[in-house]
Amino acid sequence: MSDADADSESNPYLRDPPTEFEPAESLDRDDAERQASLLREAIREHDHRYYVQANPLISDAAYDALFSRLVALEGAFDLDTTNSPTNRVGGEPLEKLETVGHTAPMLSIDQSTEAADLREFDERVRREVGDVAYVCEPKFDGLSVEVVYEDGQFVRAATRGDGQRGDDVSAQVKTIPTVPLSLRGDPPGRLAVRGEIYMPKPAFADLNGRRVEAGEDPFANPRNAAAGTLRNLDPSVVAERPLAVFFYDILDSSVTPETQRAALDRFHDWGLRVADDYVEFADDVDGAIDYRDRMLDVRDDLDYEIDGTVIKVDSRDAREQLGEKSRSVRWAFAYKFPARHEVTTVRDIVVQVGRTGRLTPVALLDPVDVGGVTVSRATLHNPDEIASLGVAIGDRVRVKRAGDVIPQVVEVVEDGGGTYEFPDECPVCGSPVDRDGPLAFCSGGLSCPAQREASIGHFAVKGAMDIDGLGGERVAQLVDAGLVETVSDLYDLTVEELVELEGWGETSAQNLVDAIEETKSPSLDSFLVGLSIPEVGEATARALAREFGTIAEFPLDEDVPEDRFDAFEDRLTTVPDVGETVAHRVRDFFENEDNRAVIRSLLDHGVAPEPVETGGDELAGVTVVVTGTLQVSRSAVKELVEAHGGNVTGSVSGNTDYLVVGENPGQSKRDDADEKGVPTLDEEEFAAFLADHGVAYPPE
Ligand SMILES: NC(=O)c1ccc[n+]([C@@H]2O[C@H](COP(=O)([O-])OP(=O)(O)OC[C@H]3O[C@@H](n4cnc5c(N)ncnc54)[C@H](O)[C@@H]3O)[C@@H](O)[C@H]2O)c1
Ligand SMILES: [Zn+2]
Repeated sequence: MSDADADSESNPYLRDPPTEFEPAESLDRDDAERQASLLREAIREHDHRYYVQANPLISDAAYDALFSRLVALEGAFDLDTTNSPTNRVGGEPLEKLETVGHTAPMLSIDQSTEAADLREFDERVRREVGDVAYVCEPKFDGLSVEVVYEDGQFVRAATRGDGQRGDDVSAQVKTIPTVPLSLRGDPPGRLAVRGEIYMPKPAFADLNGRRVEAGEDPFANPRNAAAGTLRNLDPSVVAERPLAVFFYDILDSSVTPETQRAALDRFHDWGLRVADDYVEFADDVDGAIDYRDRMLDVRDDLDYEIDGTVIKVDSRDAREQLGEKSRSVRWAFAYKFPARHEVTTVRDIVVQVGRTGRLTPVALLDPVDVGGVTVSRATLHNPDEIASLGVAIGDRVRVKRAGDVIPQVVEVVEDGGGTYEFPDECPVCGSPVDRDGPLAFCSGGLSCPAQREASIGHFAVKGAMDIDGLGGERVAQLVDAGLVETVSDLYDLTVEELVELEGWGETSAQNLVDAIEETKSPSLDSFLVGLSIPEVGEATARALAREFGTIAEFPLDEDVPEDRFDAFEDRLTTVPDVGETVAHRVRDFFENEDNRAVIRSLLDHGVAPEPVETGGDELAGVTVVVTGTLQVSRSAVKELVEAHGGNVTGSVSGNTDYLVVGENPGQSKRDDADEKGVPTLDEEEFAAFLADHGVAYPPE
């Protein structure tokens, strides 16, 4: 955030950029060059945030406006575009994953929300190649990937990256059920296809719900969620999050069908998923315009996000004649939907208290229709976001709704003259507010009724203790009645107490008491999830459980010496994917005696988390890196090695002992190993090495 913050004053296109501009022709050449240069700098920064960090600073519509402006300036003044973002595909490969070259460039598509621009595209096409027909497809709002098959077998998958080279995400993509590992029918010997990986809307809503519960930032939209998931280095995390794919183009093939329609038909035969119901054929541009208007109507009924339509020349010959530019193809046009933005007034700003005490400001709005849905509240995320938006009660703001996401305030359009001060006391319990970076927390812990209620509700959810029949309303009722103050009080609930409450009978009371009783042997990770430790969701809880093995390994005593916490925090930082911030938050949680008392009380009530098998330490001090495909998945190798005290890391460094080389290995890791003198093992040698240490491979 710091770069953009530092520059936002000097570069007007980073934050709150204008969406409208005076005509390019009214500038003189010097001004045009200056503006173009600022635009390029800003667009590079936005690209980086969007493609690499998956954390954009401005809305897509605002970005599109900047991009169009730059194209217009470069055209009107015939500027040198050699290094301009208008000349290249946006992303760049990430450093953490292996980089691979594409079989054919993965280019972008020119786009507009205006029918007139599509007509202009159509005129150019017909001028160059004569009359053509179009295939009209939904424009899936996901992440573009190349998937390569050889003799019908999955070989690899890569992200688009900079269009020439992307990240090798084979291990991740292989976990996606709709990506076939073997093709059906008679596929060509060599086939590289392009498709879009996305997260279905219901899965997205679910994932975000759990993230908010866990005190994590929700993903802004399904696209970011899919992107964030795919770049997760641990394929088992990817496998847990439901992703899906649609295929839509051949990038390279030993046999190429003559039309786009024929290609999609063949995809069918080969078992490659196509969005059949919504792919249409249009004889001319009017048909394509009509198609987009109809898709706009069905957009909200689909279970995936689309942000427009892609209109493609059907004939392969015509496509080849039309060719491509450096950034985009000349045979397709993205005719997009208008943005889902509306302007309304902020009536009030309220602060909600989450179960970890996190305070989330919410803007209450004059109700406004945004893309067919009435919006009356929008999240402001955290105090820093309020400050950077500069929003206050009475302001006119632009509100964005992206699919099923919680609506967001994107920018202040008109200042209402007011100011807003984030409260320094919790609005529910009055405890002082703690600040941690951009976030704010109520310091009241379990003395705060809002936190109490939320944390008890969370204890009961699936993924945590999974207590049947204990939903939000019942929790509120139990807390209100004074029956439970902390989660351990649940284990004292009696049928007699419950039947006294409104709406309860013998049976429902007995069922709840039984359901609670049944949760007394949770797995250690479910138990940890249930405790509402900040930053600890399911994946982190699993990692902690693996590292610590039993609950007794955590600092739980009434008096814990300071250096015990220091050692605890150090140990936390050795857990895979636990960084310093998370380690610190977890330490804070355990440092609070109220929290330790609750855990001790749970154990006293007979809750006995099941220890996790940690294996021996036969591989203590051994660090390996894997490249290519082994006969077992990479996550299984990682689990095996770590269970015996070793480490598996993602890149070759001075600390690496061996590079294990499977099939189709990446070049960059082997180069790194060469350079650093790290010995390599093939799979057989790796198995022998493990056997020497008394570890069986492959694991059962
Ligand atoms: N908010 C920001 O800061 C920011 C920054 C950079 C980019 N962006 C957004 O990203 C867009 C540019 O991204 P882009 O270069 O990926 O282009 P794009 O998303 O506008 O269009 C091309 C993409 O469409 C996808 N696609 C979906 N369905 C398709 C189909 N049926 N056929 C062919 N392609 C299909 C492909 O992934 C392809 O890469 C911008 O328009 C902007 O909205 C936003
Ligand atoms: Zn509070």
